[in-house]
Amino acid sequence: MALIELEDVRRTFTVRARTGRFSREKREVRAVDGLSFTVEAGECVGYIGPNGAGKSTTIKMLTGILVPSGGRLRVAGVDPARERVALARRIGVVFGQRTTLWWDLPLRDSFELARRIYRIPDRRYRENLDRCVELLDLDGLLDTPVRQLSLGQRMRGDLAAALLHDPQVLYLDEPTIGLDVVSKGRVREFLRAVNRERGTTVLLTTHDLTDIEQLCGRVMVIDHGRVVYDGGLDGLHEAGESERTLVVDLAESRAAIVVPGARVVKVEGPRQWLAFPAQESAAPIVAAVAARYPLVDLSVREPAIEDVIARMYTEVAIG
Ligand SMILES: Nc1ncnc2c1ncn2[C@@H]1O[C@H](COP(=O)(O)OP(=O)(O)OP(=O)(O)O)[C@@H](O)[C@H]1O
Repeated sequence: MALIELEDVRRTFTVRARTGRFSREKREVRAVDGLSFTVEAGECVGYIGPNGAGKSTTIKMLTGILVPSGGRLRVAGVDPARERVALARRIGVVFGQRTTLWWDLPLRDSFELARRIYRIPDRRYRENLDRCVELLDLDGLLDTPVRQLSLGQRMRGDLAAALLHDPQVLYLDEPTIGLDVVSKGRVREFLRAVNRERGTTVLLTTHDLTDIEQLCGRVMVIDHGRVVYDGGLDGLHEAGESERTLVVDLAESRAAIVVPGARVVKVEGPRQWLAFPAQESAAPIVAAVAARYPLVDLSVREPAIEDVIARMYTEVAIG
């Protein structure tokens, strides 16, 4: 069953741009430019793209904060902009850069407020709170005012608050931003458990690709308000025409060497870096280097997912 459905969704903004000292001109920005995709119940989908790609605008439309300029949009069976109250019961939202918790009150009070707003039945509330407290290690923090919590503790509190009413869909916007490695790991582990145990559908926006690698079976890359890639992480390498790197240590320093099937991308003393298509075998390139130049050592490096995506953005920008 599709829980999120977008069909040719558009959102434009009219901005007034300065064209001279006293003149301004109206300009139309297409923040989201014909998005169509569906997310099935239980999926955990990474929603990534460069700054200004249209990610926040999409999330705002999915939460009913912004009305689309065109197209059709459904979340958990409702039209977000028209049925915001019904939608609120079915979704949870966490913004890494903002908190929904009450700053001066103990963490427990924010949870209590969620219980009342969403009219969560007592038993369900207690079960959900207990599970969140256990998984997120919040036990000693419930009576601490939110302003005294560290960023990582606050984020864990925000995650619990977003899930107490059993939402079908969870939107996460940069949930690990600013966290240390241990806190990031804990947040990811929790999200994995929520997705697995409750079947909560997750849409995750992040600039930290480790979040995606560790959590998402599917990733959507958007740029200029359109989907430029939708599929598994493995497929990204092909789509991004990713390259592996052969690092060779020659017996002596020399200018960039010439080897068929590879190109030198960096030279540092006797060490040279040769890039070649990721799907090709390294063997003929190694053989060619060894036949032509005195070789001391070599290693092959796999492409980093960051590089693959960066390349994808650049190609879209140029194309
Ligand atoms: N309220 C607004 N008024 C005018 N233009 C806007 C408004 N909101 C967004 N935009 C423009 O729409 C485009 C998409 O912005 P959006 O915030 O959705 O990008 P994003 O992918 O979330 O970026 P980031 O990673 O920086 O958060 C940008 O060009 C942005 O300047």
